[in-house]
Amino acid sequence: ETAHASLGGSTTLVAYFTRSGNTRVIAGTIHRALGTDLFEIRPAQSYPEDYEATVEQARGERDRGDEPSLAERVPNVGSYETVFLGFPIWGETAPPVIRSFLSAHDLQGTTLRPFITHGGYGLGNSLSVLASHAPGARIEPPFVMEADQERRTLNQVRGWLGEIERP
Ligand SMILES: Cc1cc2nc3c(=O)[nH]c(=O)nc-3n(C[C@H](O)[C@H](O)[C@H](O)COP(=O)(O)O)c2cc1C
Repeated sequence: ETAHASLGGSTTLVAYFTRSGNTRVIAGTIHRALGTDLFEIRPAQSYPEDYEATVEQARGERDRGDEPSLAERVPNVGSYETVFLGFPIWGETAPPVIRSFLSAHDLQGTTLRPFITHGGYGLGNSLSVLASHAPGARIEPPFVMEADQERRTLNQVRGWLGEIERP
């Protein structure tokens, strides 16, 4: 067990990727409500702290079809009957690391329950990415939630900072 995983022998797993934390709130809620195992999907190389740099990197990875390496894999993924899979929409699709996650874990025969957050522009083609990268999984209709965009926060804070005297 690590800081990023709580794997206690449940037959249900919540696996999620997050940058700004919106998806983590949902993951934690499912984990506590249902007593599931919990796993944070992390790339081996973290994304930049800077938002715009992350958007730029993610766009390149998407366009090239990159599947960035994972920091860790789920041990014994075959022992789970149900996997709740959570992620934010990035560039109108699932983040590249979600494709890596699905490619690295055999979910044949598993029930996949997606939970997806987006900043107001909807699911894009993320569901077809799940279908193509999780062959043999039974994909249930997703839970979808609009959640705060880091971009909006950034713009508001920059506006505020522009109004105050520089220290
Ligand atoms: C790199 C990047 C790309 C994004 N692209 C989209 C997008 O195409 N459509 C959209 O509605 N929201 C987009 N967003 C907003 C996130 O999907 C939304 O804020 C989400 O709730 C963030 O989840 P998190 O806090 O778990 O990281 C993007 C955010 C980031 C960081």
